Amino acid sequence: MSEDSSVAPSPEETILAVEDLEKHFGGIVALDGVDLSVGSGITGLIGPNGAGKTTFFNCLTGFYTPEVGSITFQGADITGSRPAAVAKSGMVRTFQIPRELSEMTVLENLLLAPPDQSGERLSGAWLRGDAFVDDELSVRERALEMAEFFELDHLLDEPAGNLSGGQRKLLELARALLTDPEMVLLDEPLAGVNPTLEEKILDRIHDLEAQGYSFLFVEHDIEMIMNHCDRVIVLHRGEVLTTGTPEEVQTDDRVIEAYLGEVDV
Ligand SMILES: Nc1ncnc2c1ncn2[C@@H]1O[C@H](COP(=O)(O)OP(=O)(O)OP(=O)(O)O)[C@@H](O)[C@H]1O
Repeated sequence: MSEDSSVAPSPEETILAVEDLEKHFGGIVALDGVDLSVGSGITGLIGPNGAGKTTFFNCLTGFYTPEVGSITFQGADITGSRPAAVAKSGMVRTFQIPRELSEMTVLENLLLAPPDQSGERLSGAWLRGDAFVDDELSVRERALEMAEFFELDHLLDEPAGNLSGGQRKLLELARALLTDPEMVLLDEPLAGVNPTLEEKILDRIHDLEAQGYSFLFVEHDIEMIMNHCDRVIVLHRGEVLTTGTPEEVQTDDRVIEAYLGEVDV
Protein backbone atom coordinates (compact mmCIF):
# COMPACT_ATOMS: atom_id res chain seq x y z
CA MET A 1 0.00 0.00 0.00
CA SER A 2 1.24 3.48 -0.75
CA GLU A 3 2.50 5.61 2.12
CA ASP A 4 0.56 8.73 1.26
CA SER A 5 -2.73 6.95 0.89
CA SER A 6 -4.53 9.33 3.26
CA VAL A 7 -4.47 12.11 0.70
CA ALA A 8 -6.69 12.19 -2.34
CA PRO A 9 -4.77 11.80 -5.60
CA SER A 10 -3.35 15.06 -6.96
CA PRO A 11 -4.69 16.19 -10.35
CA GLU A 12 -1.61 14.63 -11.97
CA GLU A 13 -2.17 11.34 -10.17
CA THR A 14 -5.89 11.21 -10.82
CA ILE A 15 -6.96 8.51 -13.24
CA LEU A 16 -10.69 8.81 -12.76
CA ALA A 17 -12.42 12.07 -11.86
CA VAL A 18 -16.14 12.27 -11.23
CA GLU A 19 -17.91 15.57 -10.76
CA ASP A 20 -21.40 16.26 -9.52
CA LEU A 21 -22.85 12.99 -10.81
CA GLU A 22 -26.61 12.63 -10.52
CA LYS A 23 -28.81 9.70 -11.42
CA HIS A 24 -32.52 9.42 -10.69
CA PHE A 25 -34.98 6.58 -11.07
CA GLY A 26 -38.34 8.31 -11.22
CA GLY A 27 -38.60 10.05 -7.86
CA ILE A 28 -35.66 8.14 -6.34
CA VAL A 29 -32.36 9.98 -6.20
CA ALA A 30 -29.78 7.20 -6.50
CA LEU A 31 -26.77 9.50 -7.00
CA ASP A 32 -27.05 12.99 -5.61
CA GLY A 33 -24.00 14.91 -6.79
CA VAL A 34 -21.11 12.46 -6.44
CA ASP A 35 -17.69 14.12 -6.51
CA LEU A 36 -14.62 11.95 -6.24
CA SER A 37 -11.27 11.14 -7.73
CA VAL A 38 -9.45 7.84 -7.94
CA GLY A 39 -5.73 7.36 -8.42
CA SER A 40 -3.57 4.30 -8.80
CA GLY A 41 -3.61 1.37 -6.42
CA ILE A 42 -6.58 -0.29 -4.80
CA THR A 43 -9.55 1.88 -3.88
CA GLY A 44 -12.54 0.49 -2.04
CA LEU A 45 -16.05 1.84 -2.46
CA ILE A 46 -18.29 1.07 0.48
CA GLY A 47 -21.63 2.22 1.79
CA PRO A 48 -24.76 0.83 3.40
CA ASN A 49 -27.44 -0.89 1.32
CA GLY A 50 -28.99 1.48 -1.18
CA ALA A 51 -26.10 3.98 -0.94
CA GLY A 52 -25.76 4.06 -4.73
CA LYS A 53 -22.69 1.88 -5.30
CA THR A 54 -24.12 -0.26 -8.10
CA THR A 55 -25.73 2.74 -9.78
CA PHE A 56 -22.37 4.50 -9.63
CA PHE A 57 -20.59 1.54 -11.28
CA ASN A 58 -23.27 1.42 -13.95
CA CYS A 59 -22.82 5.13 -14.69
CA LEU A 60 -19.03 4.77 -14.85
CA THR A 61 -19.17 1.87 -17.27
CA GLY A 62 -21.80 3.31 -19.59
CA PHE A 63 -24.73 1.09 -18.60
CA TYR A 64 -26.57 4.09 -17.17
CA THR A 65 -26.40 7.65 -18.40
CA PRO A 66 -26.24 10.20 -15.58
CA GLU A 67 -28.58 13.18 -15.92
CA VAL A 68 -26.02 15.59 -14.48
CA GLY A 69 -22.27 15.62 -14.01
CA SER A 70 -19.15 14.39 -15.71
CA ILE A 71 -16.83 11.39 -15.73
CA THR A 72 -13.26 11.92 -16.87
CA PHE A 73 -11.03 8.91 -17.35
CA GLN A 74 -7.33 9.42 -18.11
CA GLY A 75 -8.11 12.97 -19.17
CA ALA A 76 -10.91 12.05 -21.59
CA ASP A 77 -14.55 12.90 -20.97
CA ILE A 78 -16.39 9.57 -21.10
CA THR A 79 -19.71 10.78 -19.67
CA GLY A 80 -22.53 8.95 -21.41
CA SER A 81 -20.16 6.78 -23.48
CA ARG A 82 -21.41 3.34 -24.44
CA PRO A 83 -20.04 0.36 -22.46
CA ALA A 84 -17.80 -0.82 -25.32
CA ALA A 85 -16.29 2.67 -25.67
CA VAL A 86 -15.65 2.87 -21.92
CA ALA A 87 -13.91 -0.53 -22.01
CA LYS A 88 -11.84 0.60 -24.97
CA SER A 89 -10.77 3.70 -23.04
CA GLY A 90 -9.22 1.37 -20.44
CA MET A 91 -11.83 1.03 -17.71
CA VAL A 92 -13.35 -2.44 -17.50
CA ARG A 93 -15.54 -4.23 -15.04
CA THR A 94 -15.73 -7.90 -14.38
CA PHE A 95 -18.84 -9.71 -15.48
CA GLN A 96 -20.40 -12.94 -14.47
CA ILE A 97 -19.73 -15.49 -17.19
CA PRO A 98 -22.98 -15.53 -19.20
CA ARG A 99 -24.86 -18.77 -19.76
CA GLU A 100 -23.70 -19.20 -23.37
CA LEU A 101 -20.08 -18.94 -22.29
CA SER A 102 -20.57 -21.39 -19.41
CA GLU A 103 -20.76 -24.15 -22.00
CA MET A 104 -17.47 -23.08 -23.54
CA THR A 105 -14.14 -24.15 -22.09
CA VAL A 106 -11.95 -21.94 -19.94
CA LEU A 107 -9.52 -21.51 -22.85
CA GLU A 108 -12.32 -20.54 -25.24
CA ASN A 109 -13.55 -18.00 -22.71
CA LEU A 110 -10.08 -16.49 -22.51
CA LEU A 111 -9.62 -16.47 -26.28
CA LEU A 112 -12.91 -14.65 -26.73
CA ALA A 113 -12.12 -11.95 -24.18
CA PRO A 114 -9.88 -9.44 -25.98
CA PRO A 115 -11.86 -6.98 -28.10
CA ASP A 116 -10.82 -5.92 -31.55
CA GLN A 117 -9.03 -9.05 -32.67
CA SER A 118 -8.65 -9.07 -36.44
CA GLY A 119 -10.80 -12.16 -36.68
CA GLU A 120 -13.66 -10.46 -34.88
CA ARG A 121 -13.74 -7.49 -37.19
CA LEU A 122 -15.62 -7.80 -40.41
CA SER A 123 -12.56 -6.94 -42.50
CA GLY A 124 -10.51 -9.54 -40.64
CA ALA A 125 -12.66 -12.35 -41.96
CA TRP A 126 -11.25 -11.95 -45.45
CA LEU A 127 -8.00 -10.05 -44.81
CA ARG A 128 -6.31 -13.10 -43.35
CA GLY A 129 -2.73 -12.16 -43.97
CA ASP A 130 0.32 -12.46 -41.71
CA ALA A 131 -1.10 -9.89 -39.33
CA PHE A 132 -4.07 -12.13 -38.69
CA VAL A 133 -1.87 -15.14 -37.95
CA ASP A 134 0.37 -13.07 -35.60
CA ASP A 135 -2.69 -11.70 -33.90
CA GLU A 136 -4.15 -15.15 -33.36
CA LEU A 137 -0.85 -16.42 -31.96
CA SER A 138 -0.39 -13.57 -29.54
CA VAL A 139 -3.99 -13.80 -28.36
CA ARG A 140 -3.47 -17.48 -27.63
CA GLU A 141 -0.15 -16.84 -25.90
CA ARG A 142 -1.66 -14.15 -23.72
CA ALA A 143 -4.66 -16.33 -22.89
CA LEU A 144 -2.34 -19.14 -21.80
CA GLU A 145 -0.16 -16.76 -19.77
CA MET A 146 -3.23 -15.40 -18.08
CA ALA A 147 -4.48 -18.91 -17.30
CA GLU A 148 -1.13 -19.68 -15.70
CA PHE A 149 -1.10 -16.44 -13.72
CA PHE A 150 -4.53 -17.25 -12.26
CA GLU A 151 -3.67 -20.93 -11.83
CA LEU A 152 -6.42 -21.96 -14.19
CA ASP A 153 -4.06 -23.72 -16.59
CA HIS A 154 -5.07 -27.19 -15.40
CA LEU A 155 -8.68 -26.32 -16.25
CA LEU A 156 -8.24 -25.09 -19.83
CA ASP A 157 -10.48 -27.75 -21.35
CA GLU A 158 -13.08 -27.61 -18.61
CA PRO A 159 -16.42 -25.94 -19.46
CA ALA A 160 -16.57 -22.67 -17.51
CA GLY A 161 -19.89 -23.78 -16.04
CA ASN A 162 -18.09 -26.56 -14.12
CA LEU A 163 -15.81 -24.15 -12.23
CA SER A 164 -16.32 -23.36 -8.56
CA GLY A 165 -17.55 -19.87 -7.63
CA GLY A 166 -14.03 -18.72 -6.80
CA GLN A 167 -12.48 -20.17 -9.97
CA ARG A 168 -15.16 -18.41 -11.95
CA LYS A 169 -14.25 -15.09 -10.30
CA LEU A 170 -10.64 -15.70 -11.33
CA LEU A 171 -11.75 -16.39 -14.90
CA GLU A 172 -13.86 -13.22 -14.90
CA LEU A 173 -10.87 -11.22 -13.73
CA ALA A 174 -8.62 -12.89 -16.31
CA ARG A 175 -11.11 -12.06 -19.07
CA ALA A 176 -11.26 -8.43 -17.95
CA LEU A 177 -7.46 -8.15 -17.91
CA LEU A 178 -7.15 -9.52 -21.42
CA THR A 179 -8.76 -6.32 -22.67
CA ASP A 180 -5.63 -4.38 -21.55
CA PRO A 181 -7.30 -2.10 -19.02
CA GLU A 182 -5.79 0.63 -16.88
CA MET A 183 -8.44 0.32 -14.21
CA VAL A 184 -10.54 -2.68 -13.25
CA LEU A 185 -13.87 -2.27 -11.49
CA LEU A 186 -14.83 -5.20 -9.32
CA ASP A 187 -18.29 -5.67 -7.87
CA GLU A 188 -18.00 -7.91 -4.83
CA PRO A 189 -15.08 -9.97 -6.12
CA LEU A 190 -15.13 -12.24 -3.07
CA ALA A 191 -18.83 -12.93 -2.71
CA GLY A 192 -19.38 -16.66 -2.35
CA VAL A 193 -15.68 -17.49 -2.61
CA ASN A 194 -14.04 -20.00 -0.25
CA PRO A 195 -11.17 -18.72 1.95
CA THR A 196 -8.39 -20.45 -0.02
CA LEU A 197 -9.46 -18.99 -3.33
CA GLU A 198 -10.24 -15.67 -1.64
CA GLU A 199 -6.58 -15.45 -0.66
CA LYS A 200 -5.51 -16.35 -4.18
CA ILE A 201 -7.75 -13.67 -5.72
CA LEU A 202 -6.41 -11.05 -3.29
CA ASP A 203 -2.79 -12.11 -3.95
CA ARG A 204 -3.37 -11.78 -7.66
CA ILE A 205 -4.95 -8.34 -7.24
CA HIS A 206 -1.91 -7.18 -5.25
CA ASP A 207 0.47 -8.64 -7.86
CA LEU A 208 -1.43 -6.78 -10.55
CA GLU A 209 -1.39 -3.58 -8.49
CA ALA A 210 2.40 -3.90 -8.33
CA GLN A 211 2.41 -4.19 -12.13
CA GLY A 212 0.61 -0.84 -12.36
CA TYR A 213 -3.05 -1.82 -12.68
CA SER A 214 -5.56 0.17 -10.64
CA PHE A 215 -8.62 -1.29 -8.97
CA LEU A 216 -11.84 0.16 -7.71
CA PHE A 217 -14.04 -2.25 -5.94
CA VAL A 218 -17.31 -2.54 -4.15
CA GLU A 219 -17.25 -5.09 -1.40
CA HIS A 220 -19.55 -5.69 1.52
CA ASP A 221 -16.81 -7.48 3.44
CA ILE A 222 -15.55 -4.52 5.47
CA GLU A 223 -12.64 -6.46 6.93
CA MET A 224 -11.36 -7.20 3.46
CA ILE A 225 -11.72 -3.54 2.44
CA MET A 226 -9.86 -2.45 5.54
CA ASN A 227 -7.03 -4.94 5.02
CA HIS A 228 -6.48 -4.59 1.30
CA CYS A 229 -7.35 -1.08 0.12
CA ASP A 230 -5.04 1.92 -0.08
CA ARG A 231 -7.96 4.30 0.04
CA VAL A 232 -11.63 4.01 0.85
CA ILE A 233 -14.54 6.06 -0.45
CA VAL A 234 -17.78 5.92 1.51
CA LEU A 235 -21.05 6.52 -0.29
CA HIS A 236 -24.20 7.25 1.66
CA ARG A 237 -27.58 8.21 0.24
CA GLY A 238 -26.09 8.94 -3.16
CA GLU A 239 -23.33 11.21 -1.89
CA VAL A 240 -19.71 10.81 -0.86
CA LEU A 241 -19.80 10.78 2.93
CA THR A 242 -16.03 10.68 3.33
CA THR A 243 -12.80 9.34 1.85
CA GLY A 244 -9.57 8.35 3.57
CA THR A 245 -7.29 5.55 4.57
CA PRO A 246 -9.00 2.42 5.90
CA GLU A 247 -7.99 3.51 9.43
CA GLU A 248 -9.45 6.99 9.01
CA VAL A 249 -12.71 5.73 7.58
CA GLN A 250 -13.10 2.99 10.17
CA THR A 251 -12.99 5.47 13.04
CA ASP A 252 -15.06 8.19 11.39
CA ASP A 253 -18.20 8.79 13.48
CA ARG A 254 -20.27 9.63 10.39
CA VAL A 255 -19.38 6.29 8.82
CA ILE A 256 -20.22 4.39 11.99
CA GLU A 257 -23.53 6.22 12.18
CA ALA A 258 -24.34 5.50 8.52
CA TYR A 259 -23.67 1.84 9.07
CA LEU A 260 -25.49 1.49 12.38
CA GLY A 261 -27.82 -1.42 12.09
CA GLU A 262 -26.06 -2.64 8.94
CA VAL A 263 -22.65 -4.09 9.87
CA ASP A 264 -20.03 -3.56 12.52
CA VAL A 265 -17.43 -1.14 11.25
N1 LIG B 1 -33.27 0.26 -11.72
C1 LIG B 1 -33.69 0.91 -10.64
N2 LIG B 1 -34.97 1.37 -10.58
C2 LIG B 1 -35.41 2.04 -9.49
N3 LIG B 1 -34.67 2.31 -8.41
C3 LIG B 1 -33.39 1.87 -8.41
C4 LIG B 1 -32.85 1.16 -9.52
N4 LIG B 1 -31.56 0.86 -9.23
C5 LIG B 1 -31.32 1.36 -8.01
N5 LIG B 1 -32.41 1.97 -7.52
C6 LIG B 1 -32.51 2.67 -6.22
O1 LIG B 1 -31.40 3.57 -6.16
C7 LIG B 1 -30.84 3.57 -4.86
C8 LIG B 1 -29.38 3.14 -4.96
O2 LIG B 1 -29.35 1.76 -5.29
P1 LIG B 1 -28.00 0.95 -5.59
O3 LIG B 1 -28.40 -0.41 -6.00
O4 LIG B 1 -27.15 1.74 -6.51
O5 LIG B 1 -27.34 0.93 -4.14
P2 LIG B 1 -26.17 -0.02 -3.59
O6 LIG B 1 -25.31 0.85 -2.74
O7 LIG B 1 -25.52 -0.73 -4.72
O8 LIG B 1 -26.98 -1.01 -2.69
P3 LIG B 1 -26.65 -2.55 -2.27
O9 LIG B 1 -25.43 -2.48 -1.39
O10 LIG B 1 -27.86 -2.94 -1.51
O11 LIG B 1 -26.44 -3.33 -3.52
C9 LIG B 1 -31.69 2.65 -4.02
O12 LIG B 1 -32.67 3.44 -3.36
C10 LIG B 1 -32.33 1.74 -5.03
O13 LIG B 1 -33.57 1.27 -4.57
